[in-house]
Amino acid sequence: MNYEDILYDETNGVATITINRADRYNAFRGQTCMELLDAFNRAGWNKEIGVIVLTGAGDKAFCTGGDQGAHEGQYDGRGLIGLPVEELQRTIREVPKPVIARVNGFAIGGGHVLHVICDLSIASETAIFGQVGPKVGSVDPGFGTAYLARVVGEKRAREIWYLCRKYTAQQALEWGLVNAVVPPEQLDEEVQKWCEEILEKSPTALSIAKRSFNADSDNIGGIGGLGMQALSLYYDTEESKEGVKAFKEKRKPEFRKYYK
Ligand SMILES: CC(C)(COP(=O)(O)OP(=O)(O)OC[C@H]1O[C@@H](n2cnc3c(N)ncnc32)[C@H](O)[C@@H]1OP(=O)(O)O)[C@@H](O)C(=O)NCCC(=O)NCCSC(=O)c1cc(O)c2ccccc2c1O
Repeated sequence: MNYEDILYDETNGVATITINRADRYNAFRGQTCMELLDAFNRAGWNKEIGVIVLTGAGDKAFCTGGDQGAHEGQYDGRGLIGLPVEELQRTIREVPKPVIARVNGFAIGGGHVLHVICDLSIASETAIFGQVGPKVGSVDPGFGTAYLARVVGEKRAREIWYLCRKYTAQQALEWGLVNAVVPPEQLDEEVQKWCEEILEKSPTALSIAKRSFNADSDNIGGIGGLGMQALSLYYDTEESKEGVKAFKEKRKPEFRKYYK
């Protein structure tokens, strides 16, 4: 597959997948998700690769979720909601090797979910974290909500989703949402260090450990699939479309007008 929206690199056992849409704050459209799926499968099942790094191009954003310019209601690609996000999240969990999120800027919305489901997250001091779904007429009905609660606890996960605030890298570290925070100029060195430590370990033991961690939360995937059906119906409502419209028009949404 030729990549248009991502970059793919393999160096010394490390596969680096970069969302290359810096002008869109590395937001994903259908095409981006398809390419990410291809890249994760390519790296995930290649025995020469011991660890996968997911990141975003530039220094502004890791990923800001669904591209709000690519939809009004449903998105433009494959899958229930026009984005194979569900499949992508499942694939990141299923590839039998550690995936590290190199969080170099905003990790927002579906982009925040991506870092949450990665095995490890290493962030720049300048990174900003948060969910925006209820502010823009969306929600992640699977791993983005239920699994987040496993990571930071129910109260904090509910705060993150209900209030849609932004959190600093330091706050994320205190909440156990990331593994390490370093100055931006040390981010690559730190990620490399973690990769090298992982590469020294038994790949089979790591793969069993990953599957074993996953086993405890895999049921969330099933619930998420069900929720995705509801999300698909929600995207067709005026209430949801108001969120996208308001974001594009840079104004506050008026959701309650449509909640009858
Ligand atoms: C990321 C921000 C917090 C940055 O705010 P700031 O004030 O610094 O900058 P701007 O808001 O002016 O943004 C700069 C520039 O980037 C464009 N941009 C940013 N994000 C996106 C985006 N996601 N899509 C398209 N474009 C984006 C913005 O328009 C500006 O461009 P200009 O040309 O005007 O300069 C802030 O931008 C922000 O909060 N962004 C919102 C992000 C957002 O709405 N994300 C989508 C959430 S929904 C989602 O991700 C999602 C969708 C699904 O369908 C799912 C389905 C199933 C599971 C999960 C799903 C999911 O999570």
